[in-house]
Amino acid sequence: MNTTIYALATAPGRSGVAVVRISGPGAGSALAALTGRPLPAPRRAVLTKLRDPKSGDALDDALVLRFTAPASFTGEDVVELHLHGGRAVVTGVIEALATLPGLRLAEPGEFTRRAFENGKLDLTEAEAVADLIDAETTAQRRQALRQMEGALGKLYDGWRERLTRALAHIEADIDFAEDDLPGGVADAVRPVIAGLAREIASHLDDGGRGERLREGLHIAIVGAPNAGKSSLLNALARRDAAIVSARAGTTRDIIEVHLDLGGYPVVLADTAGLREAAADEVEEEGIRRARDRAARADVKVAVFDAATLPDLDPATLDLIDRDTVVVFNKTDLAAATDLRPDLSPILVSAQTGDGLKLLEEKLTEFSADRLAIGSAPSLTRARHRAALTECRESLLRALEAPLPELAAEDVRLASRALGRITGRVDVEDLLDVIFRDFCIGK
Ligand SMILES: Nc1nc2c(ncn2[C@@H]2O[C@H](COP(=O)(O)OP(=O)(O)OP(=O)(O)O)[C@@H](O)[C@H]2O)c(=O)[nH]1
Ligand SMILES: [K+]
Ligand SMILES: [Mg+2]
Repeated sequence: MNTTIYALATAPGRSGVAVVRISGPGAGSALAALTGRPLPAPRRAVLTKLRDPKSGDALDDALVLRFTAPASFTGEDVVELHLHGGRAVVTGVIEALATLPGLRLAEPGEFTRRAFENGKLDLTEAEAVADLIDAETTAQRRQALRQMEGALGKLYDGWRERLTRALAHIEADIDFAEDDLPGGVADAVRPVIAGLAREIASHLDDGGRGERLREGLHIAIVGAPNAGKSSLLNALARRDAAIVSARAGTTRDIIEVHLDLGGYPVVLADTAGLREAAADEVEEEGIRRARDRAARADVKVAVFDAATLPDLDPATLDLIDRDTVVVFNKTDLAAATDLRPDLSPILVSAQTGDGLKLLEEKLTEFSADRLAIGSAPSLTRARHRAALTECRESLLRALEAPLPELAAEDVRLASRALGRITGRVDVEDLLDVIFRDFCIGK
């Protein structure tokens, strides 16, 4: 039998209300020990005094709520203690729980893990719980909610069902065929497998938008020294995140700020100015990192100093591609209108704020284009991508298999790969990795 676990479910620190969650067979008796009274009816909030069971010391006047197995988040008996969120109150209750036999502090993600183990959630839904807690923007919240409601799990389970049927077909062929077995997969099953392989391919070929939406779109600001990259970063972040100075070669390390652009999460990075003659090995390393970041970014903002027009820094020009927004900065110093229309530059002044709104709109447009999710549930994790890739490869092998027995084995492998995503098959080794990323109390 499972132990009974408890943890503070809300953020640590002072707060109006703090919730301590208890889950397991001993949840009810733990509540009784704290209140010294009979248990309240399930799903009815009751205001009651909590006392230290040993000393009788009053701990709090709390709103308590209990759920009985299996009708709870974890599928076990659950008690929630809604406490006044003072540190001494929370510590007192946690310490009192620690003295009760059979209870222990929960590990990170353990409540959600139990929900998974009790069949309340599949793995994609459990992962979505973590994503929802981490969601910082509207688009991230939408994606996490959709996944938590089971959209992704249903899609994968549906595919798995189709494979199970295909497999039954192939196995029937093997069992009932005369001695002269037909080579490979029977014609009736072939289109099913080929069709699914195609669907998986197009699901995989989404430009990684679901994964990016979880992580944030990476935008790198690049340009020559003193073009005003750090000034631009600060203006977009609305705070002094990066050092600005008139000295060329100020920025060396990558400075990152997180932005919410129209509901889309963005990681905006300031980088060292690009130039041949670095002042020292530190700047040289900075430039190497800048180039590396530019190469890995989803979108680049190439900044040019409007005062040096029509000459444009060649190293920066070199980096421009279809994922680049070109910016002419310092337009307060020099008008840059009508120059280089081929680059469709956005004219800004990081100093006066001119044109920044336009730049924000442009970047939001780029983000929406790369992150917006359609009505179909999107792939959100590298773990899912790896399993789907494996599934598809197995299906393609099945189509080529010279014998139905071999095809059956490949379809079985494909089905297992799908099952691992939702947690229907051999995931024991994966669980620690997945739930480790949760915080305690979730
Ligand atoms: N007039 C004017 N000056 C600006 C503008 N943007 C930046 N500057 C100035 O240009 C200088 C360089 O700005 P930074 O933001 O440090 O430039 P950077 O591109 O980050 O420079 P490095 O980190 O050295 O590559 C500073 O003196 C800024 O105050 C602008 O829009 N107008
Ligand atoms: K500078
Ligand atoms: Mg800088």
